[in-house]
Amino acid sequence: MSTHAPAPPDVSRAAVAAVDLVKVYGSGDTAVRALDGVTVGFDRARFTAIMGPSGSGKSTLMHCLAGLDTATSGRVLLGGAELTGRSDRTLTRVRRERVGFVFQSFNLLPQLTAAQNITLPLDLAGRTPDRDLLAHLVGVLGLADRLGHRPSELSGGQQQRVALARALVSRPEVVFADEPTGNLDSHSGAEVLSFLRDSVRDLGQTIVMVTHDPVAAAYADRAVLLADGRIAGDIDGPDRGSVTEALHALAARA
Ligand SMILES: Nc1ncnc2c1ncn2[C@@H]1O[C@H](COP(=O)(O)OP(=O)(O)OP(=O)(O)O)[C@@H](O)[C@H]1O
Repeated sequence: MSTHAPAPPDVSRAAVAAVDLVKVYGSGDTAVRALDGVTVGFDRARFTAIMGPSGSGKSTLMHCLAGLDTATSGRVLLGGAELTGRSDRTLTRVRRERVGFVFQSFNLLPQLTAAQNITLPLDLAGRTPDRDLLAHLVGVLGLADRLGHRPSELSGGQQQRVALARALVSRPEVVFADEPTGNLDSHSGAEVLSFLRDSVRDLGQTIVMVTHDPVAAAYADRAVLLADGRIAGDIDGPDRGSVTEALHALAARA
């Protein structure tokens, strides 16, 4: 049996990676170390779930990886390029042009139609949508007869499918999904997760999803487990069946 520590991830080749990432909220007695030296890489064209108990740092890690928040120390690399230390303006451009987001609460603009919501990030960036990809996404997501509707005229599942089309239509380097099924019934949730999994297979999309739900994580290729702001496990490929067990063990320790 080898006694060597596992090899560090090849973060320079990853779609997105963190190196020794630390995030401290507040200061003095009330300081919270939400991330405590996280090094992890997320491979291209794979679907990875970030799991862990409440307060373990999942959202903080995702926000730092996506340029929504800045870390206290450590590095974030997107497509091998440093995100650390970039200006707010650059981070805004990165978020608009290089990553896609899917949130628990859909985050659609209420005054825009589904079609306008889908193309909004591209419109803001002055880019023209890839018509073939747009038609593919609208078809696969079953939105063809809903494109003229506003979010208030759509079900939760339909709203999240609009958000998925919006996230993928720009061919982002990474789609970040934060509890994307948290507000959905189990049927709509399964549709969303199947779509995410299929988009990895059919479009080569890279997906990083935060979830506390082992059922959702079972759709992913890999599950990274966080506890107390540290990587507490990394379950890949054939071992995925043990995600539930590992999460329960973590929850018992927390
Ligand atoms: N803006 C903030 N100010 C102070 N502390 C924060 C802030 N955001 C998060 N924290 C703290 O950082 C730690 C990690 O929070 P985070 O939201 O990343 O965890 P999580 O695993 O995503 O939790 P949950 O599953 O409940 O959403 C927690 O202790 C939390 O209270």
